[in-house]
Amino acid sequence: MEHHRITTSNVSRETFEATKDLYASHKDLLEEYIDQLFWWNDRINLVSRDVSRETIENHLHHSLLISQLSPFISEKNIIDAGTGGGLPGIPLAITHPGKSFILNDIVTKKCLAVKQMVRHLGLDNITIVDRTVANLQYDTPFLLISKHAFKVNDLYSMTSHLPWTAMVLYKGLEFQGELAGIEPPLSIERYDLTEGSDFYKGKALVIIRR
Ligand SMILES: C[S@@+](CC[C@H](N)C(=O)[O-])C[C@H]1O[C@@H](n2cnc3c(N)ncnc32)[C@H](O)[C@@H]1O
Repeated sequence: MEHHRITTSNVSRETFEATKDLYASHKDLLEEYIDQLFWWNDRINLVSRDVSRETIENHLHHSLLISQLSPFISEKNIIDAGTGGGLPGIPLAITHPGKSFILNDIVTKKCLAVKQMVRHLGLDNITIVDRTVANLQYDTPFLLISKHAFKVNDLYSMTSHLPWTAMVLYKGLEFQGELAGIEPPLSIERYDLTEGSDFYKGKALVIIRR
C-alpha cells in the first residue's frame, strides 16, 4: 500500500459553516426527509432503531459536507453506492437539484422505501437501482460516493469496470489497511473532520483518484 500517494488536510471552519448554511436554506425538505426516514425505519431497518433526531440531523450535515469539495462541485452525475435509507444521496439531491443522482443498494426493500421517500419529497433528480454495485452498468463518467458501506478495496474491485472519475468515501481516519490488494497507484486525499464537533471525531472524507 506504500505505492499510493496519501495527503492529509483539515476541513476548515468555513466549510462546516457553509454546510450549515446549505442545510438552513433547504431546511423544510430536509426535515421532511427525516420524518420519512423515521416513518420507514419503524417498518424496515434503515438506521439503528433507537437513533435520536439530533443524530440523524448530524448525519444529514455530514452527508452535505462533500458538497464543498471540488470533485462534487465539478461533476453532474453522481452514484451513491450502499445508500441504505438514502444517505448521503437524498440530502445531496435535495440541495443540488441541477445534479443527477443514482442511489444504489443491494437490498430491494430498502430501495423500495427510498423510492417512496423520493416520490413523497417530489425529487425528480434521483434514480434508484437495486442490485449489487458490482453489477451496475453505466457508460457516462460520474462521481462515486459512499458512506460507511464498503471497505475501500472491496468497492474498488467491485467498480473497476465503471467510468468513475473519482470516489469520495465517508470513512474513519484509519482506512489505510483497506487499501491492501489495490495494485494501481492511487492518489488519495484524506480530509480530517475532527475539528467539526464531537460527532466528527475520528471521521474523514477520502477522495480517491486512479
Ligand atoms: C452500513 S449501511 C450504510 C447506509 C448509508 N450509506 C448510511 O450511511 O446510512 C451499508 C449499506 O450498504 C449496502 N450494501 C452492502 N453490500 C452492497 C453491495 N454489494 N452493493 C450495494 N449495496 C450494498 C447494505 O445493504 C446497506 O444498506
